[in-house]
Amino acid sequence: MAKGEPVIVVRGLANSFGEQFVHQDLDLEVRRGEILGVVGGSGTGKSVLMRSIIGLQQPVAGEIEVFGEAITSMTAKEALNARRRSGVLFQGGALFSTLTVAENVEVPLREFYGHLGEGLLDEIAAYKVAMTGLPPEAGPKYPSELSGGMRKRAGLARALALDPELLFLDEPTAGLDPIGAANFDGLIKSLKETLGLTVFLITHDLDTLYAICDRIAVLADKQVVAIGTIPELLALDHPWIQEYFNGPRGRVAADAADRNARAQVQDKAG
Ligand SMILES: Nc1ncnc2c1ncn2[C@@H]1O[C@H](COP(=O)(O)OP(=O)(O)OP(=O)(O)O)[C@@H](O)[C@H]1O
Repeated sequence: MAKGEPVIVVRGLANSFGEQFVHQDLDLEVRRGEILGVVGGSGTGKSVLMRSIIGLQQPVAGEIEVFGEAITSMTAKEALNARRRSGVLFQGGALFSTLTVAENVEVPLREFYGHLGEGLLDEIAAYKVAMTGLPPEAGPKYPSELSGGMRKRAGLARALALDPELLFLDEPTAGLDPIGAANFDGLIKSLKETLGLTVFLITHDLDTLYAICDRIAVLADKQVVAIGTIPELLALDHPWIQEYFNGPRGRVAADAADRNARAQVQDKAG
């Protein structure tokens, strides 16, 4: 698959819980090699959308293709293969509290590559831990012994365990201080570039959108009401989009992004 081709295609998706429809006739395409930011007010169905795409939520209507295969009609073998090609960082990290960081990273490794033997599994886990910027001492620690930012990195190490092509992140910077959040953004961007990842990133963090997202999908009224770059979204007169990007926080984030871009140009020139 070439860069820019769709890796995820969602058509006519509907999800409901009893009488309550969260999505209706929702369409979305995620292109290979992009970081797609997914935004929307609380309860607009961002996490449910992610869960549908990774096969944890059974839609009531619509089609979802991942890597060109319809997920609803996949054989068990195809579903396993698709799962191997995707990594997920759930809100809060969702680490197993009774396992160390290294053991958490080894959970998916054991499932798919259990035959590799203890020594090699430990080495791969240590490599994944290092990849996310954690010190080696973090490997034998339990999640409760880590800071919130370190737990996110540990969750990311587990999401990267199987060398995925597609990474799902649900509010990765929530609860981090601004410096920790900016560092995490930088980590995601550099991993995306080094590993050639496609990233589906749910966030409320405007700084993240400006700093690392190639395009942004906006969820409202049970659908993706707009998708595009920030300038493309700003040109639309959708009230939520205008309020979100042009409200006080949106403006602060835009100014900060502007200052960063100017500083980078000066750094390069100097
Ligand atoms: N398992 C479930 N059972 C019943 N309702 C659910 C379930 N999961 C989600 N919902 C409902 O679906 C809607 C969308 O939830 P979702 O978690 O996807 O929102 P979100 O956009 O990710 O919100 P937030 O930004 O607050 O995390 C909400 O009204 C929620 O209550």
